[in-house]
Amino acid sequence: MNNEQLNADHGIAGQVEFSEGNGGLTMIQVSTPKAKALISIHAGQVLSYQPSGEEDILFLSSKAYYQDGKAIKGGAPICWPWFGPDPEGKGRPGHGFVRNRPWNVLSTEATPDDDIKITLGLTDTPETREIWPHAFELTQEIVVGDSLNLTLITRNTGSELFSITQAFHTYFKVGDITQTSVMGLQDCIYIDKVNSSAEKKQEGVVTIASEVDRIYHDVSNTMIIDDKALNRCIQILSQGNKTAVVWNPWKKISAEMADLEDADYKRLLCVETTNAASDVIAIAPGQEFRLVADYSVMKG
Ligand SMILES: O=P(O)(O)OC[C@H]1O[C@H](O)[C@H](O)[C@@H](O)[C@@H]1O
Repeated sequence: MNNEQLNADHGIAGQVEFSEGNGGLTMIQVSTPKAKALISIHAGQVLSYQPSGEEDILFLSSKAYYQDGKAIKGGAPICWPWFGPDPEGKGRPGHGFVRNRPWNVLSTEATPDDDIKITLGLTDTPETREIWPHAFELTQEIVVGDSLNLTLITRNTGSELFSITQAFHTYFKVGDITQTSVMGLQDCIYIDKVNSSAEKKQEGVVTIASEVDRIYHDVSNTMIIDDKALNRCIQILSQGNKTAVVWNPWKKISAEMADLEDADYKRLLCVETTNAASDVIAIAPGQEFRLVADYSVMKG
């Protein structure tokens, strides 16, 4: 569908506009008195969320790819129906197949609270069934207001049970990674992917001084990114997850990744609301599962 048609069907004057963005991809610009946001229909991905008077909370790489078949580096990518490498080792893409294809615009609305709600979706096709042989409806509700509220709803529309892992693989913008910490994971056991997946216990807050790639178990529903350089805290509230991932590529991987600047490791931190590792979600025919992440700024 072209942008003119999308604006006719789903545009909201002064608040929701569809236009051509990087790589010719359709972007949704959302503007409310409380915040602005930019959402890519490709990958169904929020790329920017800027509360009024604040800097963006999301990191978006200046070297990100904007093309069919590729993931966009930054914002809030959706990993689904698996998180991490192909769980069956069949060579299918890491983090699943919905972060590199166009989604459908299902609806847009101004809510009674003066927020903007955008609903995007994907359903199975012959092509997705070649990759993953299940019938599904995947819906993402994006509410832009005083917080950025994301809900990912997986419905099993087939006749057999299926299992998923998934993530809001969100890239947060930080002022200086060496002055940033994550609170809320104290005492959690984590899988340390940069140390042969050894299981360790988190002592105190998480700080970053080298490559970090961890899956935390049995997390609470509140995490806080304390960013001293930007003098702000980002609060992450979640529902539906027992795990969370913290990732920073540090120097070497940042330099090796073609879609990151060498120094980007200083400016980004992924704190991901996940169903990962043993946090596998089984969904029976006709049933649905909701994963929710809510991001807001608290001034430091
Ligand atoms: O570069 P991407 O495919 O987006 O993945 C970036 C990172 O995502 C997650 O956080 C994983 O835990 C990491 O192992 C992975 O390297």
